[in-house]
Amino acid sequence: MLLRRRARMLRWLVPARLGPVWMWKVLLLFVALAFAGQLLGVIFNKSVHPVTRSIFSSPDAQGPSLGSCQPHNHIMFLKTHKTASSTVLNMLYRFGEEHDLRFALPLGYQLGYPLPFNAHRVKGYQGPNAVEFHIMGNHMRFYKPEVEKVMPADTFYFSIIRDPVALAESSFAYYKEVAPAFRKTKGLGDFADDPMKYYDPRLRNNHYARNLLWFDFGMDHNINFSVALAKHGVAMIRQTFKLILVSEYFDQSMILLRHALCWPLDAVVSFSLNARQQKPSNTGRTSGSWVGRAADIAIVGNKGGIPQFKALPNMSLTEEQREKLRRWNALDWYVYKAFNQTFWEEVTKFGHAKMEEEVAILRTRREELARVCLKDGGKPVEAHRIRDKSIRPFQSGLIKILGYELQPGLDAVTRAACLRMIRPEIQYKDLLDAKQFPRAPAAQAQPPQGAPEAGQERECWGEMLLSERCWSRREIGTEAIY
Ligand SMILES: Nc1ncnc2c1ncn2[C@@H]1O[C@H](COP(=O)(O)OS(=O)(=O)O)[C@@H](OP(=O)(O)O)[C@H]1O
Repeated sequence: MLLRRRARMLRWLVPARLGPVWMWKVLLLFVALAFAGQLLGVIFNKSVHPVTRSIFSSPDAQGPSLGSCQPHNHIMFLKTHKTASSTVLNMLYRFGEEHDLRFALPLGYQLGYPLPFNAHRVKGYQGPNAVEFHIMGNHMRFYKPEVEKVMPADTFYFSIIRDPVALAESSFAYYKEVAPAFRKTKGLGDFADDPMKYYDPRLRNNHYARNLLWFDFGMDHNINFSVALAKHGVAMIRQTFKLILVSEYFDQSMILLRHALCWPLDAVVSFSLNARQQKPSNTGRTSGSWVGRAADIAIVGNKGGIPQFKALPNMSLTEEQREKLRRWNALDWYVYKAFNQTFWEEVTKFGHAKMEEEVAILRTRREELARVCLKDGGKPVEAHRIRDKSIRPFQSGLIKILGYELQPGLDAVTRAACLRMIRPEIQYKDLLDAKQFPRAPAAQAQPPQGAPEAGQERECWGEMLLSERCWSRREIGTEAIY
């Protein structure tokens, strides 16, 4: 009786206070539709969302005005070894990919290195001027007459150098097992004390141990030093290369490069690639490394479930040993000093105040992109910690080469742009190769066939002595012995 009276009261109340029933039905229908929309959004991920504005399309991506210049798109970058050149190449890859430019890619992974460059090492090369190539930037030993067969006459040539002591440290860590002169030593200090004890100029891969810059620029790195000779080498480089960047001043280098190429700011914003995990040296310096400390030993294998250890090479150097390394690499040291001076003359021409301002903008932008793109604020991580195997960097020797992890949950446009910035060189080359030569399928964005995964690479060293990359054994047979 009481219930019936309450129900009657409710029937009277609802239409009067909360509106007619049809209105409730319409409202319910809307709620159901909205819910279904959300559900579909989750199922199909971002595809049903309207495309969100990516950070890469914000006005900050352009950077300070460049005036009325036209972007360069015929570019040759001499990728010198252990100078931050992979970070630079990544920018070229990104710019070329975004603008549909054609790369002069190697048949394998390097343009015939360490042999002097030959045009036939370029995939798709069909004779002088037969194909328009826009960008060339993989490792090569420079040889101008052959490069000119591939690249158009209005090509902008540039390269990058690094302090020979820092370069020697990086080269020693990376090529310890590859260069016979390094292999025999206990540590870099030991090598610096008496290089001639270990160095035989006739042995393959020993160029990594002496005047590596001079060698990459195509000159004889074993020739006795004289000022006249060094001056001549510098003049030769100047004749061709319109800009020589300096690794120690990477950000200032990027500003000069951006203005020389007339590129937007984002094109020269990068995350450092190919960094090595290392211990600070006993001078208290860390060779320009910002990464964490490595253990003194590395796990090199596993026998019957027992991990096998090997001591990491001793990298510490006294000031005296640093000086000895400068003398040992006297040609490189001369080149470094000469182009360091030229670099700062260029900065003066550009304007120091303007440079400071633009460097600050570049750094802010890099921090912003790191926050958006990278996990843990952009801290580089060891390869085996990177879940996505396709973006693990190649490992060399006992030291660890670090990479990055992407921030989860990025929208598709942002994710693709972030991924470009951290994709390692080898994988990026494969991707571009597959795009440029669609009928010859290459493993897209994955280590090439036969390439070791991070951690397995040491198995290769025994059999790989023709060139530096383990999987360049693919090239064995086509590449003459150096
Ligand atoms: N942005 C930036 N600024 C300064 N230094 C940088 C930068 N990016 C990479 N690096 C350092 O460059 C070293 C790797 O050089 P490469 O990429 O030329 O090496 S390689 O020849 O392609 O193997 C390697 O040096 P080491 O860590 O001393 O070995 C990198 O840490």
